[in-house]
Amino acid sequence: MPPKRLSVVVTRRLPAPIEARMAELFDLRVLGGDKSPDRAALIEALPEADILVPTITDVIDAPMLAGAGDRLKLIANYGAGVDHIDVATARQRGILVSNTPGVLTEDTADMGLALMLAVLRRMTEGMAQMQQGVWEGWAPDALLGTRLGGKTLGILGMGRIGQAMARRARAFGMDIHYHNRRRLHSGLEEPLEATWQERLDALCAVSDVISVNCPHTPSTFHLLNARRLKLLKPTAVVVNTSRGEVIDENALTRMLRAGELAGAGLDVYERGQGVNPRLRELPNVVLLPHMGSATREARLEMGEKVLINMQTFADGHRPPDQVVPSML
Ligand SMILES: O=CC(=O)O
Repeated sequence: MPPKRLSVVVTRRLPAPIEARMAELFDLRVLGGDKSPDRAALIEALPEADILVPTITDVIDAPMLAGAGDRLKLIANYGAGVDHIDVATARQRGILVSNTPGVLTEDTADMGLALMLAVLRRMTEGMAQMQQGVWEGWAPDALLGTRLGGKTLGILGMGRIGQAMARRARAFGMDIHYHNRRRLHSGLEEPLEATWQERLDALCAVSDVISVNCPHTPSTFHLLNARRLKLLKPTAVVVNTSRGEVIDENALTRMLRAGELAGAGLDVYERGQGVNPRLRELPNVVLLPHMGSATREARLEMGEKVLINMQTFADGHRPPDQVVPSML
């Protein structure tokens, strides 16, 4: 008898070639369509799953894991961030968690740079003039923005994406400062000519642009709180392609509205809050719908990573991209 195939629940549609390969390798059930399934549907399906493949829009918390019973052994997340999964509870219950790091690094950094350029060079304001047909022609003082070259980019979280952001910003002539729990070793720091700021407060004080590139964990929640946002220069711009929760979004909104910061480029928002309508009204704020990793290439490669994690696990080994609570 061939060995029994593992049963896999995928929460929502993934790229077609990825789903097709999963269906060849496993007993596959795709729960939702273009959206995450409701919580009740996921709770009902979980006891039948050996492997769950959620995306970052599914909340896999302790009560959900408790309801899963004993069968579930791997949560192979389609996405790099795992702040929607209670990784510590999963570990206590003997459930492995894996993610998809690396393959979305460059694309997310591209988007960080795009946001920085868009805000500093007032691109969306220019675009609005063209779309509304109100452009009155070139003028010496029209839509003056800020030059990137010579400015200081402060990177909060110098992991893969932070470093990719730093490489790009160097090419634009920016100085790189960063705050990380640990200083990069010199082989990484020197080519970027990056300056480590041991204290986040100091990073805030020197940055012309501050870019959030750390994951959201209990210890990074609201790292950029009202007090730290006030340490930024009034001419500073905030960019976030990581998770909304790292910034106190209400405090950021208040300061932007009061003109205490020059602008913001945001791809992510605090979960559950939706996009603050008061942010939408501001011309110096560029808002994107969480699309940092949204390239066809990255989304396929994320699926390939999920497949590798699942198959390695099915073969009796640890998934290569296992996430453990101490990493967070
Ligand atoms: O934000 C995107 C991801 O975590 O994959």
